[in-house]
Amino acid sequence: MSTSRQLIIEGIRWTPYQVPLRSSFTSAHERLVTRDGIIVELHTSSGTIGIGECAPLPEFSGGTLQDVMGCLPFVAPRLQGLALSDALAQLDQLQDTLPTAARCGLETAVLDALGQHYRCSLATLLALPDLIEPPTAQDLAQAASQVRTSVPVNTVIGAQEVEAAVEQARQAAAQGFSCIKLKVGPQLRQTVELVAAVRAALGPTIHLRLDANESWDFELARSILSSCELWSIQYVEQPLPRTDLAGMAALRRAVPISIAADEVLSDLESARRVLARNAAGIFVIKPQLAGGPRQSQRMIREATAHGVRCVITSTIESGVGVVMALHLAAAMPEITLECGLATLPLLIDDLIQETLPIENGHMTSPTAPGLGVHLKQATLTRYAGSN
Ligand SMILES: O=C(O)CCC(=O)c1ccccc1C(=O)O
Ligand SMILES: [Mg+2]
Repeated sequence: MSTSRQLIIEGIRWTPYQVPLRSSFTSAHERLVTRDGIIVELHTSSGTIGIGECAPLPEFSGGTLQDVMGCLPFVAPRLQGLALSDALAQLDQLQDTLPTAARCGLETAVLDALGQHYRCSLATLLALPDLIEPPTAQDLAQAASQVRTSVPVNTVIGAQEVEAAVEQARQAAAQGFSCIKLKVGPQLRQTVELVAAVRAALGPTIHLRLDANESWDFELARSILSSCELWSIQYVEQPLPRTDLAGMAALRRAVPISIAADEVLSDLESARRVLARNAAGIFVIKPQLAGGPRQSQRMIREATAHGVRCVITSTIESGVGVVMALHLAAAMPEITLECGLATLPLLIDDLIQETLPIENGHMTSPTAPGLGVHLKQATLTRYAGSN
C-alpha cells in the first residue's frame, strides 16, 4: 500500500450555501427556515478531490458561519503543500484556534481524500486503531470487518400542536421508524399531553425521546418528567440550560428518566466536565460541533469508559455532513442507540448525487471509497449563499 505521503494538498476551495427547508422546523431555540453552511473541496496532487462540510450552529457553540468564512482564508494556505496525514496533524495543532465546524469540514475533506487514496470507506478509515501510515491490506480488512452495514436512526418531529405532531409520529411509524424524537418547549400541560397522545397512537414498543433544548428549569423538568414516567421515555436531551451541570446531576437523581447532554458538549474539555460532574447518562455528539469525526471519536471513547452511552446526530446539514456522521456511527461499536441522522428529508435538497435512503428506520453507510458521495455542482451553485 503506498503511503499518502506522496499525496499533496494542492488547493482548497469553499462555497457557502443556503438551502431552504421543506417546511420550517421549530425547536425551543429557534424556527429554522433555511440551513446555511459551507462546502469544502480539497484538491490533491493525484487529481482526487476530498469534500467536507462546515455547518455551525451558533446557538450551540463553535461560532458563526461568518467566523468559519473568516478563518478559511488563513487556514487553507497552512494546509496547502502538506501531505494528507500532516494536514490532519496540523488541524490537531490548530484545534483551539478554529471554529469547530471549520475543523470538521476540513478534516472531513482530508479524510475523504485519504479514503479515496486507500480505496476504503471513511467508516473503515475511522475503524482503524490508528491512522498510522500506511495501513496494510490486512489492517484495512480487519477495520472493514468491524464496520456495521446499517445504523438505526430516529426521526425528529419539530415543536408544534399536539394533533399535527401525532399525525407525523403515525407516519414515521408507518415508514418503519422504531425511534421518534419530539421537540418540546416550556409548557407543562402541552408537553405531557403530547407525550401521552403520541404514546397512545404508537403503542408501547416505539422508543420515544424528548429534546427540550435547554427550555426547562429544574422544577418544570421534575414535573414534566415525573408526569411522563408512565409513557416510557428513552431519554430527554438537554432539559436544563447548559451551564446548570449541578441541576442536571440533581435531576438525574430526582427522576427515573435518562438525562442526555447536548448543548453543553462543545469539545472534549466540556465532555470531561460533564463526566466529572456525573451530569448526564447519555451524550449527544454532533461532529460539526465537536470539531470533526476524530474529535468525536475521542469524546465517545471517554464517555463510554465512564459508562455514558452516545448518540451521533446531524445538525440538519447537507448530505456531505450527514454521510460523514453516518460513517462515524457505522465505524464505532460503542454506538448502539438510534442516531439522529434522518434529517435530509427536512431539506429541499441535500446537495449530493447519491441518495442516502432511510429504510425501516435504518441508514446504510456507503462502501465506496472515502465519503462515497459526490457533489451536485449545479445545485450547489444554485444554492450558493452570499456569505
Ligand atoms: O437528533 C435528531 O434527530 C436530529 C438533530 C437535532 O435534533 C438537532 C438538529 C439541529 C440542531 C439541534 C438539534 C438538537 O438535537 O438539538
Ligand atoms: Mg438536542
